[in-house]
Amino acid sequence: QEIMLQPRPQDMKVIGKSLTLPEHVQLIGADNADTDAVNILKDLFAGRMAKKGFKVIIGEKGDKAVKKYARLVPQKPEAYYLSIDDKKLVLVGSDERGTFYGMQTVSQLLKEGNLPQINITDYPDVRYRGVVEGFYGKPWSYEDRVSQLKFYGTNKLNTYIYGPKNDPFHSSPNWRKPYPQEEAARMAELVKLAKSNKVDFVWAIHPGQDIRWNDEDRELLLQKFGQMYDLGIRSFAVFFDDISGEGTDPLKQAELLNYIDNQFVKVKKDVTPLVMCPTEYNKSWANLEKGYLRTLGEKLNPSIQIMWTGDRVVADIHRDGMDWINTQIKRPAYIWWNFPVTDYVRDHLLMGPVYGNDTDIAQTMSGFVANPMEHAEASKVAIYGVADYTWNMEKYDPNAAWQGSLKAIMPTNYEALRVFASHNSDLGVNGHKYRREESVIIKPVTERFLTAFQSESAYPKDDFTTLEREFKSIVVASDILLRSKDNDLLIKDINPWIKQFGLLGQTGAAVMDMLRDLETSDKESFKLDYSLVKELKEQMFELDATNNINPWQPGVKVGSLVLVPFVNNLYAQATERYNKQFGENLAVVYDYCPHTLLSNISQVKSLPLQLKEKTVSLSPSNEVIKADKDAFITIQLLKATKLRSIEFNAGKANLLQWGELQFTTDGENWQALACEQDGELLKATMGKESVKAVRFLNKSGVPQEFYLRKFTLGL
Ligand SMILES: C=CCNC1=N[C@@H]2[C@@H](O)[C@H](O)[C@@H](CO)O[C@@H]2S1
Repeated sequence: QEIMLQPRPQDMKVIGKSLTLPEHVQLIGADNADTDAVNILKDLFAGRMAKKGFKVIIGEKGDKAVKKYARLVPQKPEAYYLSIDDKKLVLVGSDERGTFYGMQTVSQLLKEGNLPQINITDYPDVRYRGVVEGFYGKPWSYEDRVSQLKFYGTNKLNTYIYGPKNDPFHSSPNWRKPYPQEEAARMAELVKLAKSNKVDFVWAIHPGQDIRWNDEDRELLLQKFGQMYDLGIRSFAVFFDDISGEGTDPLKQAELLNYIDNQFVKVKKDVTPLVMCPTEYNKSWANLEKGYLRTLGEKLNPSIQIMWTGDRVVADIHRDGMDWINTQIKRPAYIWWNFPVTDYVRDHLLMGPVYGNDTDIAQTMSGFVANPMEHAEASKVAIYGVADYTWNMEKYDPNAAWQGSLKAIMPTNYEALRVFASHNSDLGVNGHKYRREESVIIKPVTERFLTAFQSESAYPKDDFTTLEREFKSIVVASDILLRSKDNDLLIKDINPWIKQFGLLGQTGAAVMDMLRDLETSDKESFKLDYSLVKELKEQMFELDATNNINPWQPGVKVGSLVLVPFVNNLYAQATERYNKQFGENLAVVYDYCPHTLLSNISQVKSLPLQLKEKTVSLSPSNEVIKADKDAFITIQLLKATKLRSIEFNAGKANLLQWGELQFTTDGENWQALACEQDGELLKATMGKESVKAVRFLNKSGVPQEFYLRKFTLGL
């Protein structure tokens, strides 16, 4: 059968039938070849080493043992030539990584317990490939990172950038301080593990929010890099993203980076090229008149890599966008792809395929790293896809990679994970307007079924069966996953979502039963099934309200693009049908947020409103909000309501100097709200009027920058 390798090799030819593993293996060249590769080799052929036998010839170009094969290895970094026939296995790397990667391929080939006869010539399309732990929220644990680094070695990813926004020693103000002893020791262990998996551990610093452009801070930064170097770090990055104020000056940034490059990177000699993250890190924020990007492009030493998220903060990467940025910065951009990161949609999991990026742009970028979820194991689905995409871009197949990733992280309960992941891939309404496909197979069935049901025409019987089966398979998948031993870290981490998913399956199945009761005019059963659905929806609401609590997007959402709306609509319409058919009046429940967000700030206008038991909130944002003069953010209620509380937090203590909280009872006339401020939080003192809308207004007459930490109305 066809041999599937991850990532897909550039060129592979089967040259004979598979062989049984040779009894005796004779190693040739092992003492000069890459040590990590030889260690894997010795494990694979443990107990079969002998003076004479099936020859295994291994080495890097230039090693005597592989001299006669050297010309077969591509002249590219990390390339290898692998040939297996009935006499010998030959593995030649263009460098140590190449040999190591070739050995990863051998290890996959041997998984079936026999030895295929093949010729493989292979190399990566993109130079720097991997992950940037660059999200807001709970940083990954030590165990998470150990598992990640091994995963990168297996999947031929060579870069891990350490930059968790909430690590106080990475960002302001403690970027100037050394790590405490214990943390430093753990970091050093991770660096060692990265090295043995051929992964560059890039330590990033995020000084921009409070850096002073003076010698003292410059020396403190170099000192910190020196401390990290002493822990074994040999790759460094400087992030200037999501900051405001003095730190955003491109000339100062370039001077500092060139200084680090000349006084540290070039001096140490064994440090990889410096990476930086600009303040204008996507095209929608580029201010060409100010010339921020042009300044960096002109001033930064050519070897310094500049990161880029694409046309917007969260966006797929396309050829025209790459050509545009590369012209601005006078070098190939280093892509920071904001997927599967969920720090702006924390109630969702993104476990669908990696797709949407052009596949003819490998030569336009120097690197491509994915910014993952705080859920490390669940992020492996996307990371696996990125490994395949960046190694062999032209031949990348999103669905094949997606299925491969699920098998890799849960080999036994693959099918249950596939059901779960297929319905947990979209992120819901969000400020970046970035969406993903979800429930792709069943989506057309739900639409066709709902249309038929609404038009009172008989719905197709096999659609009914398809839907009923889907809901049952969801219940089964959830139960299997909860008990699975395949990947404890994963199941523990996404446990609330798996439980919620099971409830969704039960709810859907019960709604289908309601339809069957209508068909058979079984009033009593209908009322039972109706109550069951009501109860299950309350359980889902409660699980959502009591898990994954956080100040940004609290809760546990599953199947939010297709299945949840379908179940809710069908439930409501079946109840309406029942009431009409039997002259009853069971409550008809539609779930959606009846209130409206209005704003003239592009970064805000698409944010979702969060409706909870007693509050309606605007989903907070991580980045710096740029508000022109007369900018406003309004929460407009369905109908005028007496409010319990009004809270607003813009991350700025001087808020009332330029902004104002106002309310209206009629949607026309606005009046200022009396507020008290403790720290950065504004609290309005409540009057007795019924409020139709509340808005925050920039009335300073000049643009302002702030954070959107909280905007909540107590109902
Ligand atoms: C090229 C630099 C990108 N820097 C970024 N910093 C932020 C990241 O820390 C967030 O995780 C991400 C998603 O919310 O948005 C921007 S992307």
